[in-house]
Amino acid sequence: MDFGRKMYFSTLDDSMKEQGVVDTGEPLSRDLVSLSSMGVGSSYRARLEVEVKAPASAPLDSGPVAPVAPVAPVAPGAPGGAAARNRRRARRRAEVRGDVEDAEPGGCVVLIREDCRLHDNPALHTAADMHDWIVPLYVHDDDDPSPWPVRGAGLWWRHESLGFFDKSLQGLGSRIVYRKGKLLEQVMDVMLTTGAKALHFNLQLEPWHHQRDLDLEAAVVSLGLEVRTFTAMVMKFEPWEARREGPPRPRRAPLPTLTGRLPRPPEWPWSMPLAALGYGRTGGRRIPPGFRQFNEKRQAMLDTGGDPKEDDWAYEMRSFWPMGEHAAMRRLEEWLKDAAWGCYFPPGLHPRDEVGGRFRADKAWTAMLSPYLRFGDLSPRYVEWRVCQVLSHELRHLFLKRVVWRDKAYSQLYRCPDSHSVSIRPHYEQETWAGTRRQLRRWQRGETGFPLVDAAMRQLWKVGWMCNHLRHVTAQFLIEHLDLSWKDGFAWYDYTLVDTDVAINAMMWQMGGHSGIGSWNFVMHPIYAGKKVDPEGNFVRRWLPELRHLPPEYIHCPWEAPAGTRISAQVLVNGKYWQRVIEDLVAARLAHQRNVILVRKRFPQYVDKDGNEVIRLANGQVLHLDVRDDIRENDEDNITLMMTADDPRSAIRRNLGTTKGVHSGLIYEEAKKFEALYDAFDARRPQPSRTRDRAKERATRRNQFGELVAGG
Ligand SMILES: Cc1cc2nc3c(=O)[nH]c(=O)nc-3n(C[C@H](O)[C@H](O)[C@H](O)COP(=O)(O)OP(=O)(O)OC[C@H]3O[C@@H](n4cnc5c(N)ncnc54)[C@H](O)[C@@H]3O)c2cc1C
Repeated sequence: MDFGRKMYFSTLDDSMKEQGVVDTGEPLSRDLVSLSSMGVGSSYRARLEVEVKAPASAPLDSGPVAPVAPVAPVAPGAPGGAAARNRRRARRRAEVRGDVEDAEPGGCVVLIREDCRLHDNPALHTAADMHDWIVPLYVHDDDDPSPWPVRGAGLWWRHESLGFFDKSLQGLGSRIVYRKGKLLEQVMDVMLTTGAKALHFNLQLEPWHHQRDLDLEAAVVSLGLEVRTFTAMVMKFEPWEARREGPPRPRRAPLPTLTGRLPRPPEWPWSMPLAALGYGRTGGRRIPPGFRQFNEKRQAMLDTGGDPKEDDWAYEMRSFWPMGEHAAMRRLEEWLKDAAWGCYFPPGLHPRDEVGGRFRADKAWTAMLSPYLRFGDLSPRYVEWRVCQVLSHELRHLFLKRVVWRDKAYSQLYRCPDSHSVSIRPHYEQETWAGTRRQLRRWQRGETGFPLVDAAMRQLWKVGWMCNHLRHVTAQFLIEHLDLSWKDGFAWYDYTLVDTDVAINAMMWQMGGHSGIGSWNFVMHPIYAGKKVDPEGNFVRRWLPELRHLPPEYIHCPWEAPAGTRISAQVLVNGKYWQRVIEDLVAARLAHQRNVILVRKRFPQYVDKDGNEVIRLANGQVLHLDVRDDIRENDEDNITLMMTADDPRSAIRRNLGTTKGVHSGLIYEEAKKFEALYDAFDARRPQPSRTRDRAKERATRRNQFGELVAGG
């Protein structure tokens, strides 16, 4: 497939304008002003220092920049093509003439991080266009400042990603140089040994990595070398650019796939082999012994230099995921076809109608692009571009709204850098959790006795991924039913997801744990959700083969099956399949909710008059945050269980009654229980919250200090 020819009509020039590589004429302190107004200025002061120190020829991407010589437009599909070649030749001639000014560009080191791709890679494109030769460099940073450095499944993905990208570069006559050590030292070493004059990289978005980038820039610039940084990881905005108001962001054209030959350095610097980084080993390195996948035998075998293939944790991941940039683009094209047919969002359905499309667990109807986006095999801007070319307005809006959540997650982490380990609503740090370690282990291993939860958790373990809906189901099962902290879930996901991303993971788990900027206004029920997203039980059969002979009406509640059915299906609950970790779901939820309400009562300063919550950020900004409908009342004796996404009164829920057998009885009975609770709840409320005019409410809200506050 020729993506370059068909899909692009941007020039490198356009893109560079958007990247801020040409002079925008804006004042130097823009970045700093906006950061300090967000209360994070002090730790990022390095940005201004770098800008002040930088010579006029060293513009930086996210800050305003000094003018550089205009870059000639490059024909689509041929970046670094004829124009760049001519310019390089001209420079070489200038060098021979001794005209040093013209010969300035020299060689360039391009840092490879989460951008393992030839398409839409501004750091690499610009280097190919501007410099005589390029050294792509990957450094494993021994001093990685991240509190959650990539490990487990994510590390395996990174290994594969790098390997595939290396092969693509070799196809263009280049390669990756691998190093291990302190980032700054290794970059300096490569720059000085090769004599490179410039360093290019695409910016990372986590606050700690951003700070490391600023330090690196400062150090390189202080040696009189040039640094250029670029925006490549986000679809719309980088964390430091995020604003609540302002004109809508224009769509930015992705850069075309690099073709032709990439100029090689006169001599390649020393490189270790990729395998020596150890990312590809899947024997459980660095896994706490309490974790399920810690396998002493496997670890011992690896420690003694054994062959990891012998007992390969990533075996199923390897066969499940096609890897690399081309595979990512193919997956995007496949999904676009499905989505255009209506698989993602079936025609005639309301976007919130959770009966089909992207909510189905037994179909591959979501994009399944998250790990490719996470490790940069695929550019979010490229995804946006293709989606806008192919899908109708309604479909594209629905999908891109999801992709832009990535950008939002990074900007949330930027503003709340502790949110991976500390509740954003501070009082929830004092919540007591009744769940046990044993229950946690059963959840991690997919042994809760609730087939949908177990199948999802085993899918996660085996292939490192599950769809968004099931992430909600399993997360809420942990928090709402097992009464275990969101932090336990976060840690497990962080290790086992191939798309592991501190920013998104923290944002989502905090939402589930009631303590985030946002909060989920629904509770998933492990059996109802199963009937809805896996009506025939195919998903459960795929990942829980011990239940494969059960008929569909019992597949989501095997304990209800008559003894004869269980014997013929070879399912022995509490023998071959697990007995439920808890039996009374309603009681479990009540217990959890009491703990939540207890915290709210202990810390009334965070609870507003209307039952929502209000927090003050370090910069003095007051945030008024929504609380889930059923908790807002703060009434311990009359807790109601609002299950908005699994509302027993919904038409979908009613349709479950068409299922034959004892199962339908169970569903019906349970639905009735919730309905009675609902009715009691509604009777006490003047107005159902879901029909309230939230915009109007927000406009007149006051916090506990009596101040008028804006929405959260
Ligand atoms: C508890 C929990 C933890 C999660 N942890 C992660 C994580 O570590 N890494 C991760 O990439 N996603 C995470 N997600 C978000 C989401 O579940 C995945 O991005 C999604 O399932 C990926 O599948 P897809 O590509 O088929 O998504 P689609 O639904 O097809 O969406 C397309 C793309 O949009 C982005 N996206 C979708 N939903 C979200 C979201 N809620 N937040 C941010 N971006 C989103 C992803 O990049 C995704 O690839 C988490 C969700 C929950 C509920």
